[in-house]
Amino acid sequence: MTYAKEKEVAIAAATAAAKLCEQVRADIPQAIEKKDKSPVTVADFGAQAIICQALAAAFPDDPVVGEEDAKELRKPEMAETLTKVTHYVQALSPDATPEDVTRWIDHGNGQVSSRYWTLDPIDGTKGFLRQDQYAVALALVENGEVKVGVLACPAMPLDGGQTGALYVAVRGEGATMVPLSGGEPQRLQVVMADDVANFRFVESVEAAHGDQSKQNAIAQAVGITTESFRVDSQAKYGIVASGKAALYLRLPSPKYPDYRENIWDHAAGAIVVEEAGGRVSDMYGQPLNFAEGSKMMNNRGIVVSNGTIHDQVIAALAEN
Ligand SMILES: Nc1ncnc2c1ncn2[C@@H]1O[C@H](COP(=O)(O)O)[C@@H](OP(=O)(O)O)[C@H]1O
Ligand SMILES: [Mg+2]
Ligand SMILES: [Mg+2]
Ligand SMILES: [Mg+2]
Repeated sequence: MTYAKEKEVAIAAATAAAKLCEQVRADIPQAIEKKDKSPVTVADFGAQAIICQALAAAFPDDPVVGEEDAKELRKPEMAETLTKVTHYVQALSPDATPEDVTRWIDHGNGQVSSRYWTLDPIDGTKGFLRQDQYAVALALVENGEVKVGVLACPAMPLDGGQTGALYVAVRGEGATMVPLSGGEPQRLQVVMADDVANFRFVESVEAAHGDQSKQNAIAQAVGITTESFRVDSQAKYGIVASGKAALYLRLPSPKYPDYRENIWDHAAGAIVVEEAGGRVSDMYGQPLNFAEGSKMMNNRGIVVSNGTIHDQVIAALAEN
């Protein structure tokens, strides 16, 4: 098996980070506003610290391109917040000091290179704050191709009543889902065209993260007549990979026409769907570019599908 160590380390780190997030969530998290006005919580910082610590120990030469950094957290007025983050990190890593925590977080300030990890410690922070879906997303990229992806979705309801899913994919080896609480990995397969009940589409809960009216029009144009299923975070990729939806559309919001997608918002999810038999591209059918930088400057919009309807979706987008 290729990437066996990468897979093992990524699973252990994402699972530990998911535990930290669930601990914070149980304590009613508060949002801190970032410079771009988006929210961040002690769980985003704590999860990035835990995962970067694990990656730095196992793969010291690999850069990590993570969403968060510790610049604000190091400011004296943030001391109380840093103490809280350290407290949650210590539940998993008892000897951690505040200095360790900020250093581990800043290990995630790496650059895209020929081999790097990309990390979203909490994708869907707004969902996390609403007690809805969120994901811990970690991926290994080599020469612009995602090779390993791990998505922990602690709030995902599973068939059988449990909660919490871990989606794992290695390039060429398929995708699996294992309950976060443990169990047998189940192989993932995207939905077939005759599975009418699951032939739905997913989109963001946050209207500002897409173009819901156009997303609905395109879904209708390819024959999806049921209402959209709104879910936060890369949990949407897990849902498509599990065959519980045929399509995930994320079209540029008319409010933010210059927005470019971040690599950490898509890398882990994309390999999970592709290895489950699906397809991922931008709205023009172009592959997502994970080789240039943290923002995908040459891609616009995201189309994720079960594969069979992909060309039809791209054609509908070209016409609308
Ligand atoms: N105008 C915009 N268009 C698309 N995505 C946006 C956006 N503004 C923020 N985002 C991204 O949307 C992600 C959440 O996705 P979703 O809407 O699918 O839950 C955020 O990740 P974080 O929550 O990690 O910050 C953020 O990176
Ligand atoms: Mg964010
Ligand atoms: Mg994100
Ligand atoms: Mg995030």
